[in-house]
Amino acid sequence: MTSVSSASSSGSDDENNDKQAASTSASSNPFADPDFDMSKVPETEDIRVEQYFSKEELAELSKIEMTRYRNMKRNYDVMRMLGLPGKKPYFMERNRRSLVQPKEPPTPPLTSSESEEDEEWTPELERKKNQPPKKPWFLLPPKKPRMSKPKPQTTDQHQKSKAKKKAEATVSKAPDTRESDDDGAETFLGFQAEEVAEMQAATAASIAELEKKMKDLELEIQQEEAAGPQDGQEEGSESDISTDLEEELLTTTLQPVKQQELKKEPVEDTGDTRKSRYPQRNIPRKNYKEVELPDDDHYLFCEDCNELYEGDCPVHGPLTVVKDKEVPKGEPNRAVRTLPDYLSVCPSKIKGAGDGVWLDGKTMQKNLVFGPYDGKISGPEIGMTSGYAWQISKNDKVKYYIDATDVTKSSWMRYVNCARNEEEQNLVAFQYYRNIYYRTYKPVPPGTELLVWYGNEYAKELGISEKAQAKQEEPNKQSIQTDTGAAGVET
Ligand SMILES: C[S@@+](CC[C@H](N)C(=O)[O-])C[C@H]1O[C@@H](n2cnc3c(N)ncnc32)[C@H](O)[C@@H]1O
Repeated sequence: MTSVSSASSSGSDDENNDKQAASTSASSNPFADPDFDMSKVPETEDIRVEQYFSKEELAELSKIEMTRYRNMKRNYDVMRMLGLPGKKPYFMERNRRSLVQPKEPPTPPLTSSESEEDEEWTPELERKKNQPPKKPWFLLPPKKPRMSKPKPQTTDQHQKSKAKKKAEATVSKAPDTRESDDDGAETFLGFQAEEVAEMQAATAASIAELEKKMKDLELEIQQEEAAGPQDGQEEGSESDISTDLEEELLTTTLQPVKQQELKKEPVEDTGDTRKSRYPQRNIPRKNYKEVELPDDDHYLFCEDCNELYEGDCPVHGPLTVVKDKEVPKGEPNRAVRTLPDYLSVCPSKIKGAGDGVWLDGKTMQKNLVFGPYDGKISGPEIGMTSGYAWQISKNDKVKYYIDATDVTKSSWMRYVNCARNEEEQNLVAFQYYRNIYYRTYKPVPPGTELLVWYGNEYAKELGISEKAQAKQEEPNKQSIQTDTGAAGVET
């Protein structure tokens, strides 16, 4: 404001020109009026602001704050007198919020991740959900992990197993550790963006660590294989793999992080995706040392790119891993107690299938990863007959099985049943660094049973129709054409 007065009192040629120009436009711009009378503006201490505050607010205001508010009002009044647009100070707004903190803390605002989660419910998404899938069954892998089919049971065994499952199912409903909002609405997992970023970094770090560990373990397995079966050991039997190694394999996993509804910001595409994109076999090379082919199961499928990548997708970033509840091995009913939030074990919707895993709470987004499938490393005798074992393969050969028969040593994933058709399947299984993971490949609404594809052989065993199987196989063929030679990644 002082600049207005000083401009009016100056006498240089330039200033006089300015003054003239200001005079001609004074009607449209009073700020340029050199005759504006500052004496009309009251001094700060004469400005009244009390009327804008409640009694409670006035009681809390310090002298300095009052002066600040007076100054703000004074500046605003002057701007108005000059006919200039000025933003009304917030405290002068009629329907503003109280500046005094209420005694009861207000309901915390939704975190960004929860807001994103709410997106699941928009009509737009609902509409999208009801549209036929754009890429039906592309999820099936070129080579896929297989759940080993169960051996036929005697009536006695069947009854025993039924009773056992019933007992386990009862326990599953016991502890409920879910989070709940103040208003009673359940949140899936409310993480802030920074936390999510941290968790992603942790996942990336553990993948690197995992890669290294798996290389060592591979070497060890190769050495064992080269040495042949030891005294008293049958090739392919459970004792085939040393206890130490077994322990290590079971603990060598992606370090899962508990997170959800991660909005993946696309990173800048440097056009360098071929570095990690499959298959690298197409890259011309002069000799075999130039390109070292990584292991079969070091690839992850990115649904958004519809591509396999060695490790994380360079465009869409790491997959989101949902952590199991931590329960020590050997604890009774460990399997059901490892259920992550919002999942429970209840009778399956599939007649005669026993129990299954259900989602309650809120919609789960696609691309959430569960696992690894926990269990005992077994040879074919157990692996091929238990009904709870996934095959772990390398270069097309079954190396061993992860058997989840024992509920004290396995995780909740043992309860996931086999889908009977495309519509009801919501998980795909994939092998990654000798472990089996399940991934949601479409949003899963609450009140849905989680269902995965076990593989054709097992499905046949379960009486799943040829037609459903054929449907499942179609994209597999496509995959084979596009990803020649890829192995063991998605199912
Ligand atoms: C890995 S277990 C799944 C959990 C099992 N439902 C339970 O209660 O323990 C595999 C077994 O579940 C049953 N099952 C899974 N999917 C099925 C399906 N689509 N139809 C019939 N039975 C199924 C079969 O008995 C199969 O051997």
